[in-house]
Amino acid sequence: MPAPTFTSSSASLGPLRTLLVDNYDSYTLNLLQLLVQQLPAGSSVLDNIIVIRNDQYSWTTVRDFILPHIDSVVISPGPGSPDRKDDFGMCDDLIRYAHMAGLPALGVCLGHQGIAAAFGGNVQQCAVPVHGQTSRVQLVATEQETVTGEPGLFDGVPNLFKVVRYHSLAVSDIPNEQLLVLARAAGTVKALDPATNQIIDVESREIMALRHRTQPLFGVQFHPESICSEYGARILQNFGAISRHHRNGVIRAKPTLPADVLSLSLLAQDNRMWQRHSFNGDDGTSVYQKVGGMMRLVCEAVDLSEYTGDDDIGGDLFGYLYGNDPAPIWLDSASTGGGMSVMASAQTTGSLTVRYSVGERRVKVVRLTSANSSVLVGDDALSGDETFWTWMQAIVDQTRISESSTEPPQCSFQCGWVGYFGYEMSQADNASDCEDRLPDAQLTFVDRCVVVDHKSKPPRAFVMALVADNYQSSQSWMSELGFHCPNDASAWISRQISSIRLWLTLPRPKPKSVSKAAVSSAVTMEPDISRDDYVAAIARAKQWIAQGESYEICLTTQFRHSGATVRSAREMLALYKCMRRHNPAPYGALLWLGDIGAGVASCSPERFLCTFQKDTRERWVEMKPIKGTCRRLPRPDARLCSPSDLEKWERDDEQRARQLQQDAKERAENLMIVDLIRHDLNSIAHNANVQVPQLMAIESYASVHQMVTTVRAQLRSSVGDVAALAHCFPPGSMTGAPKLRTVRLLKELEAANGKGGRRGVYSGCLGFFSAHGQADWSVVIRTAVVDQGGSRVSVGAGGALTILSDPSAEWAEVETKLQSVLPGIRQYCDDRQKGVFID
Ligand SMILES: C=C(O[C@@H]1C=C(C(=O)O)C=C[C@H]1O)C(=O)O
Ligand SMILES: NC(=O)CC[C@H](N)C(=O)O
Repeated sequence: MPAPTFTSSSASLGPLRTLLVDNYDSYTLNLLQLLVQQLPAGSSVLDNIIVIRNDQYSWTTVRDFILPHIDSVVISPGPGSPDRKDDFGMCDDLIRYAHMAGLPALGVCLGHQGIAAAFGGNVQQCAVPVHGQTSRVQLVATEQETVTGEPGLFDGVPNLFKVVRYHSLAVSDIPNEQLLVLARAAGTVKALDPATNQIIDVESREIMALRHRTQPLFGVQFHPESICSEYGARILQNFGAISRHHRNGVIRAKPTLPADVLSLSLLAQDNRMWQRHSFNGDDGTSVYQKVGGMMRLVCEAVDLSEYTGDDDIGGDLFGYLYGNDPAPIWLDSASTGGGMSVMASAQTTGSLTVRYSVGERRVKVVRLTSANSSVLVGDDALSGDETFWTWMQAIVDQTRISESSTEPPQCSFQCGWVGYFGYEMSQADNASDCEDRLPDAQLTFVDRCVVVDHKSKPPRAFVMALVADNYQSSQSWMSELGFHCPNDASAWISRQISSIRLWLTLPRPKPKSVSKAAVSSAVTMEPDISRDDYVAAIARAKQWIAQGESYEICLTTQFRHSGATVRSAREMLALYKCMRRHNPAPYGALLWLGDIGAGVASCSPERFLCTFQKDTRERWVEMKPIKGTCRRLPRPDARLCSPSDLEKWERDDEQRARQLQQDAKERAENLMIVDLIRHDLNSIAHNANVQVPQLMAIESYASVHQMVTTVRAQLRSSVGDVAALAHCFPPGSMTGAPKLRTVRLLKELEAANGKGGRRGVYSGCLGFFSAHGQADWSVVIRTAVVDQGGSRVSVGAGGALTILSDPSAEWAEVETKLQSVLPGIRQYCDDRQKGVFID
């Protein structure tokens, strides 16, 4: 085995060249973020750090082609066990090589366990698996005692510092002649007492860090890269100092990583793949010129201050303008969320809808022609490594606004693509039998719309349209998009403004108060996975967690009702109106596509991802994962109860919210997803600039309190809106962590009942790519999906499982989530039976 020669050299060797090995998706890029923080100012990630998967290249390629250029190795956490090649890939060879060559290596969690195993240490299931909990670390030896002159891994780190742990396995004993324990856990962690189903505190003394006695090989069982670990950056910095200390004696061919080695990095490969299919230049600048003219936005604002109705200005205006539209689109974020309502139709002359089903590798483009028919205008085959995501990015890039004829409106939607990506879009094939008729992804080009800006005072509406004069595109069907004559666009805007002005003057009847108790329908929804089977699946999931296969698993099922027929856009709107009345939510949405008799009515509280321009140069992305749910007590009717009853309700309700925020299990669930999302965002972040401005805040909705974290990142200039979404898809809050392994396990768990286990639109995302280059997408939860030609309504619900989960409490949580939409569906069924829809 070739090993580098050791001689002394005082030459300046430049920044450390680091190899980061990814054991599949387990927070790896958060380690990258810590490594990047140590690079000298001005040096780029892509030039100094290479990230490869543990099985991406053969061991001989890694050894002979990559390692001769590397100063320092970091081996990531991961699912599974270090003694299985499927889990650890070439990492065992790598550790042995590092030992022989004196190459500094740091193993984190699975990597740490692998170092112990390589020297004959014992790795086994620990008594108490710990996931997403903080624990104290006691430093038990100083490295200086063993290797003179070498900086210490814990230099500057105080004893009993706090770290986050995600593990079920632990190093139980080590060969003392080779390895040395540096740290152990101290204090207690939470565990579920199986006898009582109560969460109890138990002592934890597992080995938390070790090193090789003579070579610079280190392992940490905890996760220095977690957002809630203390001194993570310091530990990585110390490891950097150790690596530099050892590098001083080694002569390398060149101080920088050669281009052909850098090109092997996962990040470089991903960049190239997107660039190959994009319409952007290598430096991220637009090269739209090559396809001719772009879209031009025409927009006019209408003052709505004269509105005299109740405070549902969005609902009122939508009903008036689009209540009879055959293909309505309504993004209803009036309350919170984006603070705007987008109102449009999928059936205009400049609108087309693209549809994609996984496995087909063809994109169908249709024009809706009547209330229940459409014609195919494009059928595009994906080629090579092209995916629907890269295809869509290229289309979005070609339908951008290049100029506005008028002052651009202050709102995040300015026409563009609206639709959803279903959960199965993350999978290469979709083997499960597709019994619904909904495509896996569907996006409609909105060429004209009305946007109500609820945040402005007084409220305003923007009426806008896209003009595509002098427009050339790569696909013939694209020439149908938008208005082709500016006068037609202006005429449409004028007509729409006249309608709105007329609507403002209409006499408004007093809003009918609809008591929630009025719902009498006995509509029940049957779950695909019964309560008993769900509880059995939880037991199976917990076994996997105990074996180290996953840290958190978001198990879900679908509830179905086949009587709630929805046959038209009008009925779909009625269903959505019932749902929003009972459960108004920040990301309300309505889509109806009559040609396939399918629609989506969403009351989602969760933002998946939005992008925005911070200033002229910086684009940012924000995600707001929800983890942690508790039912609210029903609010007493103020007219029927005493003020003291109301005060008591307020106190109790607040108390529940506080309990949620302090609950160790819920916090752990939230933290695991936050760390996962930071990892996702690190794949698209500019210089690993990922931030968590708000951790575990409580947001309260009609029926539930939720715990929400905000994660933001500055986007690399070459990353488009579709690419950003694709890199973070499916939403981590709907999978659990680590994402890839857990998605695989979920497929097995959710398909176990023979019903295919397809999640469909549920668990995916719904939102828009605006033509001016912003995006906003919600997670599809608390949503009714109408399929099978309008004859079935499905609602998915689920929740995150951890080792601390109590099965009956988990099922209760599923029912709580279902309850946020069921009353609305019942109301709809009632109303439909009576033949009256209340507006
Ligand atoms: C799975 C659902 O919700 C997800 C799971 C949550 C949780 O485990 O607390 C909260 C919000 C969602 O991310 C659902 O609503 O069906
Ligand atoms: N986070 C990790 O790397 C986990 C390692 C191993 N799968 C365990 O559960 O112990």
